[in-house]
This record gives sequence, structure tokens and C-alpha cells, in this order.
Amino acid sequence: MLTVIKNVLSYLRTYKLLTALFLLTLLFDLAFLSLAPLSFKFIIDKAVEPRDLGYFFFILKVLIVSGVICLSFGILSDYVLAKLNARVQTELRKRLFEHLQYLNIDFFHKARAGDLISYFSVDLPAVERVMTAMLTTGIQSLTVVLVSTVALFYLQWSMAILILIGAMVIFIGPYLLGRRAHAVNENYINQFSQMTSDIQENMKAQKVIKGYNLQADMIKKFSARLQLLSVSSYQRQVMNYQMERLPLISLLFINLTIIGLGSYLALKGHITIGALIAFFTMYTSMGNSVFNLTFIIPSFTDAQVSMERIAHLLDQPRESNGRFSLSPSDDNRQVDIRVDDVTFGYQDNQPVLQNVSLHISPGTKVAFVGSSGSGKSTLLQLLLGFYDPQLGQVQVNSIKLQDWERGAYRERIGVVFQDNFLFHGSIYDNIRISQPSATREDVVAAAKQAEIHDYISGLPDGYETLVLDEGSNFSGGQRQRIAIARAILRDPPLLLLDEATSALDPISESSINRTFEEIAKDRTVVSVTHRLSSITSYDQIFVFDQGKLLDHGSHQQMLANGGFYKSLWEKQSGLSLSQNGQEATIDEERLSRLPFFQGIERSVLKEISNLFNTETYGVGQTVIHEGEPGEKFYLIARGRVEITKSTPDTETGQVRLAVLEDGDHFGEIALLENVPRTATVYALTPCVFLTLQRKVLYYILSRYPEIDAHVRQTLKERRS
Ligand SMILES: Nc1ncnc2c1ncn2[C@@H]1O[C@H](COP(=O)(O)OP(=O)(O)OP(=O)(O)O)[C@@H](O)[C@H]1O
Repeated sequence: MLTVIKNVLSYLRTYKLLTALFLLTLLFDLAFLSLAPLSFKFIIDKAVEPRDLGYFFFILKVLIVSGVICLSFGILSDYVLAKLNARVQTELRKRLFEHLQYLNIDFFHKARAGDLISYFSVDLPAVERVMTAMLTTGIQSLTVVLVSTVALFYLQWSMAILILIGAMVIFIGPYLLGRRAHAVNENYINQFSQMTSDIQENMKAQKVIKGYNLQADMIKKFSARLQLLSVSSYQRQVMNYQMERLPLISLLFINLTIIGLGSYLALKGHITIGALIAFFTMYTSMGNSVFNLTFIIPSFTDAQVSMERIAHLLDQPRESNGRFSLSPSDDNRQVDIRVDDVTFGYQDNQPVLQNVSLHISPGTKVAFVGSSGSGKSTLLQLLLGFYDPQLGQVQVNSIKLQDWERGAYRERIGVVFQDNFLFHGSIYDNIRISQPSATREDVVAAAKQAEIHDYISGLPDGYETLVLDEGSNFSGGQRQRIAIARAILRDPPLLLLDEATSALDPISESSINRTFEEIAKDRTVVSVTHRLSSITSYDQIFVFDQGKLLDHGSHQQMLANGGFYKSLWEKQSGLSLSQNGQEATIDEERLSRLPFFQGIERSVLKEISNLFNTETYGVGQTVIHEGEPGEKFYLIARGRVEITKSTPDTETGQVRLAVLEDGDHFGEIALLENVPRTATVYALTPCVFLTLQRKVLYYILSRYPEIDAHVRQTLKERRS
């Protein structure tokens, strides 16, 4: 409890003047509440006993005047407390939000979004509640308890029926204020939930925000939101206090009535003075106040937990930040990157990149390729400064990345991810977010370059069309083009592309690749991709496998070198897609590289290649269900799938076996016999498959008994 009180006092320290004003107004309020019983002494001694009606009315006037004065101070104290609360809350919210903007990206991978939101929706309100409870009920009840403890020595109580009637009067005020209070509360809840949505959006957008160094903009926008929330919170609190105050006013009336009526009755000799005093002290009874105090104890418990959580969040490390904003030889458009013997893992002792060294010269186009999970995206994230290497270093323009002021470095970067975040707002704002100083013409020019201008212009609201639910009202390709326009508008010397086209259908993909070719001129481009055909013209290709850099060079050099790149290339070549992406074909050369078709005559392979069908699947669709009979073989012409198997050992009941992509195949046992599928296959991206039915294959092969036997034998061997 002491920690909570200490914390609340520390929050109030920033607002010394307001706090002092509040305490002063509260003092007047309390003075009346506590000292009112003393009036009986005067009434009894100076008015009732000597039966002096004139003096009685004088005391009554003094009581009414001081009552009104104290009531006014009480109302003033409500306003001051509401302001104080709104300020402290705004300050705490801002402090937490600012801190979140600069936390390591790792924090957001580990934390659950809902948990983060609850700092704002649960913890801060708990702090607010305890602050209010402390400054109102806490101080008041404590004072009354102290005073009434002394009074109890003298008093006894009666006239309970009048109290019951008074209690009914107490509810009339809140009833009358009900509708207005409801509206004010509704407005507050609306503002609050909008703020929660903004925060949730912000958390999801951390990559884009960090990539484009948007923290300051985000804080500014959030401050504007807080301003609105602060006003509605202030109104709500004033209303709540009034709702609480109304019964007090009623109580005051009852007090005055009792004092007046009781004294009058006593004056006339109808009741005893002792009964009158006992009745009055009912209102300030210790029991009541003790009840009030016990009522606020849970809020202390809640607040203690919440304050610890908030302190823990504020203790989380921020992104490291250096002091260099310009290198000595900087002309702002040249970005020279050296990765020097870098080892990195998300967890200690589990390196995802091992001893990687490479150089990216200014103005060149380079690609990171390799098998899934080989660390390509991780290296790109190191280049973005999202993580620091555990060993070795990344140097930009001969300066260690950690020594750069992160903002200054990221100002030079344009980044397009596979999934790009679109903020709630217009398309125009979504593009302009990367360059707030851009004019409308600049935005339109960027949209034209990203080949999305015509589409936007054709929408009824054009550039003002609202992006709903993170962009769900646009296709993957349109969202991607908006993100590309965003990157182009920034005109960055360094363009980072992380699987920027893999979520797209083939038509969108090839046209976006042309766009990239266009915008890549005059800048350094680093592209992570698994689609080799899109990077054959790049200056350098770096090939990764299991966290190690295997090879690098131009496409031609690496084909000549042979090795892993050549096998990746061969896996993907020989597969073609029609313009509309609906028809895939495979040539005999590629077929002959499938293990069970090796050594078969080209003419037969040509016939087999014509037997393949094309099947397309959308993201998340199941291609094969575990346990279902299998009669088809699949070859991925384009796309990425996940292979999972059911197991009782994991929470989800599934274990991931592999991720396969362009050129990979699965389900070959189905070509041998009709056995149940041993795993489930999901499409991770839009997929185009070439499929071959067992029955169709053997119908053709029945004409070539030798080949038929060879294929069956190879499949049998591969199965065992
Ligand atoms: N935030 C993370 N926390 C923990 N492990 C991660 C995280 N991101 C990636 N990994 C792991 O690091 C390894 C490399 O992942 P990375 O995404 O860099 O590979 P990649 O070559 O880009 O693969 P892909 O082409 O499938 O995206 C993988 O084993 C992956 O599971």
C-alpha cells in the first residue's frame, strides 16, 4: 500500500500547483463535513437551552452560508481532481507509448498485442482509480473516522426512519442526470476504443514505422488522439464526480433539515437534545467511513500489480542509438554496406547467421537467395538495424551500424516487405506517410511509377478512398503497389525488398518486377527473394544455406561455378506460366531432372509433360489433407507451401515438417500406389501447381513396358 501511495505522489509531483489547489479545496470541503457537528454545541447551548429563536436563526444562517461556501469548494475540488487525473493519465499514456516506439523489435515478437493493449486499457485505469480513491474517499474517510472516533464517546443514535427516507432522496439526483451521464460516458468509451485501435495498429506496423523512421510522426498523431481522449475523459470525470456529489448535496439537505427540524422539535420540547445529536452523527459515523475505506482497498491491490507491470515495461531496453548522423564522406545518396564476419541468433547459442561477410557497393543491385530458413530475411533485418549482431559488425559508409543515429540511417531507406502495413486513413495519407513534406504532385508521381495511379483515380473517392482493416478492401497486388509508391516517394538511396512479390499472383508479380527494375536505377537495392528468374540481371547474388554464405557472384558466374545456386536454378527453370497465370507447363528437360524420370527418352517425357494439369490455390487453402487417399503428384510451379503432420506432442496438434517453394515437389508416392497422405499441405502464398494423376501416367507408360517398370522400380526404391 505504501508503494502505491509513493507512486501516486510521484505522479503528482509534476503537477504541484494543481495538487496544492486540490488539497486546499478539499480542506474546505472537509472542514465543513468534520466541523458541522460542532454547530450543535452552539445551537444547544446558545439557542435551544435559552430558547433564543433569534440566535437559532443566526446559527442556521452561518451554517447555510458556510455550507454553500464549502459546497462550492467541493465542486471546485471535483474539477481540479478531474484535471489532475486527466493530466497524470495523459502523461503516463504518452510516456508508455513513446517508450514502445523505441523498443527493440524483438520485444514485439515476444509480447502479445493484447497484453500490450492492456497496459493502456487495464493498468492505467487501475492507477487512475486508486489515485481518485486515495484523494477522495481515502482522505475523507480517514479524516471522518478520526473525528467520529472522538465523537463516539459522547453520542448515541436514533430516528432511523428519517435516514431511510433520506436514502431514497439520495437517488433522485443521479436519476435526473442519467441521460447526460450516459452520453458523456459513451463518448469517452468511443474515444478510448479508438485509442486502443490506434495502438494495436501501431504495434502491428512496427516494421514499417521503424523502416521509415516514423516514430516521431506516430507520437504526434497519437498526441492528437490523446488530446481528444483527454477532453472526453475530463468531461466523464466531472460527470462522475457530479453523480457522486449529488447524493452528498441531498445528504447536506437532509443534514440541514435534521438540524433545523430536530432543533426546532427540541426547542419545542418534542425530542431530547441527546437524540438530536445522535441522529446527526449518523452521517459521520465511523462505521460508514470504515466501510468506505474497506471499499477502496481492492483498488490498491489492483494498482500495485499494474504499477509493477508499467515499471517493468518502462524497464525494457530501447533500440541502441549511436551519435553519427552523417559520415565524414557522406553525400547522402551513397550507401556502402559491409557485413563483417557477422554471427547472429534470435536466441543465445542458436545462430541463424554464422560468420557472414559481404560487401554491397553503392548503386549496385544485390540479392540474397537460398533455401527457406537459411537466414536471408534475418540478414536484411540486421541491415535495417532491427537487431544487433552477436559477433562481427555491419558497417554503413564505414561506420558501425550501432554507432549511427538509427533515425538518420533509416531516413535513407525505403523498404518493401512481403506484407506491408496500411494504416487506417486515406490512400493518399498511406503513401505520403514516408515523406510528410511531399506535395500532392509528388504523391501522384510516386503512384504512377508504382503503376497504381490509374486504379486509384478510378475509385469513386480517388486518393481519399479509406483503407479499411489494414487494407482488406484492396487486393494483395494493390496493397503492395501502394507500399511501393510509399517507398518511391521517399526516394531512398537504399531500397530493401523482402520477398516483396511472393504474395502476389504471377501477373502482378511480373509487372511489379518491371516496376522495381525501373525504380532501382541510381540506388542500392538489396532484394531477398526465392524466385531466381527475377534477379538474373543483378550485379551480385549472395547464396545462403543454413545461415552460411555459400557463394556469391553474378547469375552467369554462379551458374558457371555449379554448386548450390545452379541446383536452385535448375529446380526453378523449365517451368513456365501463361500470361494470366492460370496455365503452367513443364518441359522435358525439367522432367528428366525428376529422380523417377531420369534416363527416360525425351519423346516419352514430351508425352508425359502434356499430361500435367494446372491447379491454383489461394493463401491458407489446404492442398492435401493428411489421411486422404492420394492419387496425384504435385510440382510447385510458383508459390510456397507448408507441410505439417499431426502429433499429440504440440499445443496445436501439428508439427511443421518443411516449407517447399518454386520447383519443389511432393506426393510422389501417389504415383506408385493409392496410399493415404502422410502429411497435410497448406498454401502459404498464392500457388500454381502442376499435377500428374497416377492413372493417366500409367495409361501412357503402358505403351512402354520397360519405362513403366523403370519408373515403378525407382519409385519403390525412393519409398523405402
Ligand atoms: N523473430 C524470430 N524469432 C526467432 N526465430 C526466428 C525469428 N525470425 C526468424 N527466425 C528463425 O530464423 C531462421 C531464419 O529465418 P529467416 O526468416 O531469416 O530465413 P529466410 O531465409 O528468410 O527464410 P524464408 O525464405 O522462409 O523467409 C529460421 O529458422 C526462422 O525460424
